[in-house]
This record gives sequence, C-alpha cells and structure tokens, in this order.
Amino acid sequence: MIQASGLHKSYGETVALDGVDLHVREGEIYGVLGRSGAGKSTLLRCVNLLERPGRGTVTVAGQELTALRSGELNHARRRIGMIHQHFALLSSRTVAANVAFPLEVMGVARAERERRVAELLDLVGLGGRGGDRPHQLSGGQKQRVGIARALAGDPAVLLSDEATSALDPATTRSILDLLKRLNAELGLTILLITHEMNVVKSVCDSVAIMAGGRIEESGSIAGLIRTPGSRLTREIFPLPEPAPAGSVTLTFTGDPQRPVVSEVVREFDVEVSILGGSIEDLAGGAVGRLRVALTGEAAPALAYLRERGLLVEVAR
Ligand SMILES: Nc1ncnc2c1ncn2[C@@H]1O[C@H](COP(=O)(O)OP(=O)(O)OP(=O)(O)O)[C@@H](O)[C@H]1O
Repeated sequence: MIQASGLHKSYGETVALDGVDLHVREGEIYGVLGRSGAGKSTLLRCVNLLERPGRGTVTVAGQELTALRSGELNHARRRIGMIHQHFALLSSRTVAANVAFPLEVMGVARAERERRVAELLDLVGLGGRGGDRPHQLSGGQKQRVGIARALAGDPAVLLSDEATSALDPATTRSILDLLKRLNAELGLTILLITHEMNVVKSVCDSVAIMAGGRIEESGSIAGLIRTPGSRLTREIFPLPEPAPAGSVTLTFTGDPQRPVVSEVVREFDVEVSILGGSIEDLAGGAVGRLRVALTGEAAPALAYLRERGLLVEVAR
C-alpha cells in the first residue's frame, strides 16, 4: 500500500534520510520507532510529499506520488489522511466545522457534508459534540476530532505523527484502541511514527527502527521476534547485555503457560537456573523471553526446545 524506495533528504549539511526503503502492506498498522532526530517526521512528510525527497520514489495506493505534478498530487493526497501530535484543529471553528473542512475543500455539497460529518463523529465516539469548540474538549477528544477529519476524504492510508505523545497513558490507550478498531473495521492501513515502544507493542503488526536517517531493522513483529539478535526483541525484553558466556536466551511465542522449562528438566539430565526474563502481551499475542543457565547434558535439551519452536540463543 505504501512503497518508498531509496529515499534521501538533506537540509543543508544535515542528512535527515539516508537511503530509506519502506514497504507497508495493505491493512496493516506499521510503526516507525526511533529517538528524536532519527528522521521519522521527515520520512512521514516524504510519504505524502509535504516534503519532496532529494532522491527516491514514493508510491501510495498504486500511484507514484513522486512522479505527479502539484495539481495531480493534491488530488492523490485525498487518499492519505494525517493526524498530528498537537491535533492541528482550527480553534475558531466548531468540532463539526473542523471535520467538514476537507469536505468543503473537495467541494462536497452541504447536505452530504452534514450527513458525512455526523457519521464520522459517531465513528470516533463524539456523536452529539459537533457544536462544541475545540477548547471545550479534552486532549483525547481533540485527537478524535483530528481522526474524524483525517477520515473525511475516505483515505486508503492514515499517517499518524506522534498522535498520542501529548496524551496521558489512559487516553493514549483509548486512542490506540480507536485506531485498532478503524484498522479492523475499515481495513484502514496506518503508518505511525512514535518514540514510544509501548505504542509499537500494543498496536503494530510491523515496525521499522530508525536511527541517523536509516532503517536499522524492519519487518513484521512476529518475524523479528523470531530473528536471532533482533534489536526490537532486545528493546522489548531488556536483559543485561552482554549475556554471560554459556547462558541461553529463550524466546517463545504462543502459550506462555506451557511448562517448557519443567519439561526439559524432566526429560533430560539438566538443571536450569533462571537468570532473568519477562512476558509481554504484544498485538499478535503473548511473547516471553527467558535467560537461563543450563548444567548437565545441555545439547539434547536445547535441540528439544528448538523443536518446540522456541528461539534458542547460546551466548559465546
Ligand atoms: N525543516 C528542517 N530544516 C532543517 N533541518 C531539519 C528540518 N527538519 C528536520 N531537520 C533535521 O533532520 C533530522 C531528522 O529530523 P526529524 O524531525 O525527521 O527527526 P524525528 O525522528 O522525527 O525527531 P523528532 O521526534 O524530534 O521530530 C534532524 O537532525 C533535524 O534537525
């Protein structure tokens, strides 16, 4: 649904994007995670061509945006909604008039506009609040207005620029739940940028980790969790690094209740000491990571664990 290839962008001497490739599949929630200055906002602005990349191409919903002239580009951008950290609402307009704004720009007739605005406000849980002004709303409600406005043009893709960074944890949760529901019910593809691992953990199907204008690691979360040495896994499950020589780190997906450790102790001549670990609920299900020291006949026990689908990493 979104394909960016070889994106470069510089501001004077500062290289903000240094050869970025991004592939977001239709219907997924894709997170771009990175610290301040990593290049996330620049990447997002290049995806809808608010910023023109110095090199590289961007294709959204089958249309190569980098090949379009400005008139055609404005039209193509209707398929791309965007929400912002500080909501970007017009304070002089009512909630309904904020949501109606893109429809006015598109030339949608008044009766149809009113019908659509009422429908969008219901969709985001703000039915009946159309007459309010933005200052009468909480931060979470303002972001709901931002989401309704972004959906007004019936976009194929929603871009989210740190949409929950200004919100408290409970409100963040409710906005993430709303995005997840819109993704499931409307089939909306969502590309979000964030510096918060919690956002990635709770809603994303795929992720790209950015640093210094480059993507260091990307892919589906389920796939990265099963990739030896994955940085994402290390960041979600922080264990002391480097792992002590000879220690074994086990990553398991699926049923966290399954007694794999007691199984190996029972089946093999080994003893297991637990050095650390945790279990996390990710969007795709529970994942656990456990660091252990094995004494005795370790090799057949490790083979047994691998056969059961665990990722087994032995520190040298
Ligand atoms: N308009 C601009 N003019 C000059 N430099 C810029 C501009 N926009 C971004 N940069 C620089 O490009 C680099 C990447 O910035 P960008 O805003 O994309 O990072 P980010 O990961 O989104 O960080 P943040 O979360 O702080 O916005 C930074 O060094 C930044 O200073």
